[in-house]
Amino acid sequence: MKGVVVKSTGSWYLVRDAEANLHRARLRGKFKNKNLKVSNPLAVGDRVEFDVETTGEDTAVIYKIEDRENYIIRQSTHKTAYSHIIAANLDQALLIVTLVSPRTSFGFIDRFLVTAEAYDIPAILIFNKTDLYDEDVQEYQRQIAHMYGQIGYDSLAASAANQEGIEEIQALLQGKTTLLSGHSGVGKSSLINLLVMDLALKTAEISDFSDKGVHTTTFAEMFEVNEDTYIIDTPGIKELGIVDIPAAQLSHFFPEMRERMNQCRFNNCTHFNEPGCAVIEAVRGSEISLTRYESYLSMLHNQDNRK
Ligand SMILES: Nc1nc2c(ncn2[C@@H]2O[C@H](COP(=O)(O)OP(=O)(O)OP(=O)(O)O)[C@@H](O)[C@H]2O)c(=O)[nH]1
Ligand SMILES: [Zn+2]
Repeated sequence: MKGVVVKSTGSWYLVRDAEANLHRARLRGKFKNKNLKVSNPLAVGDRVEFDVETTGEDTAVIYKIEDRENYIIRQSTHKTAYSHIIAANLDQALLIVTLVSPRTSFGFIDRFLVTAEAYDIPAILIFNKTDLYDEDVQEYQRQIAHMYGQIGYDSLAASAANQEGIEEIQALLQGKTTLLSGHSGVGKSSLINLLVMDLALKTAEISDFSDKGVHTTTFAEMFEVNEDTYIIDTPGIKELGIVDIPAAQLSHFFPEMRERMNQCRFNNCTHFNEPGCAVIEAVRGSEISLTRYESYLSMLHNQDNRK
């Protein structure tokens, strides 16, 4: 049978088959990822083939993992060279942000966008808690939305409290598998509860499978919004891990810098203090947003420090 991994605990997996039935599964034998140094062979979103078993605690055995279209990883917290695959086969990533209570920093937003660029996953911003925005903040939100829109990132305004913007988010999600991200307190759970109507039911159904005593640290979980439409929640993951990007390549992941790259005097320009830099010129001329450039410099120098 074919299915998709919807939950992974590290020792066992939940796989959804084509009829939306869930199977508790384990991996057959030893799976090795050929080119990846990862600590988990299988992640949420992975498409697998499995046999259903009638005996034992696990009801299915996965014997094949299909090639991934894409995946996101995060550096393992242990001091090993291994990374952890958070999720695979994503169509897009939504970052939920807020301008008040709490306020998401530009640095956080831009690191997320760079990560999405690095994994080649389209990213969209959701401004939540608009019910708390006064007129000034609303205007500010429109300016930020415009700024990100100009460099290719769409955004939506929403309020989980007032249930505004939910249909628009649903339309964005339709037919796709979407990773939802956001720092603590932005209202990610509140939005997911509005998007996944039978979440309580689904969660109960899933927890039936978990046996007590088993360490169930989940790194991500997939929920069905409707047929063909899924969201992947990443509880406990505040920030996606950026793969190491060499300083000279960082600007490739800023679309507005990428398009000016060939206009710099030096072809290895880091757009920091080089003469004849087209990016610095564009920042001076307000064609590139200063906050974006600040995020770039901050990431550039962090990269340097790690070396
Ligand atoms: N005013 C207002 N409050 C909201 C909105 N969405 C969420 N909240 C509140 O913000 C707080 C955090 O919401 P959660 O949904 O738990 O946020 P989260 O992003 O899942 O946060 P963690 O659980 O820490 O990861 C709660 O008190 C919510 O009631 C909104 O649109 N407007
Ligand atoms: Zn330059």
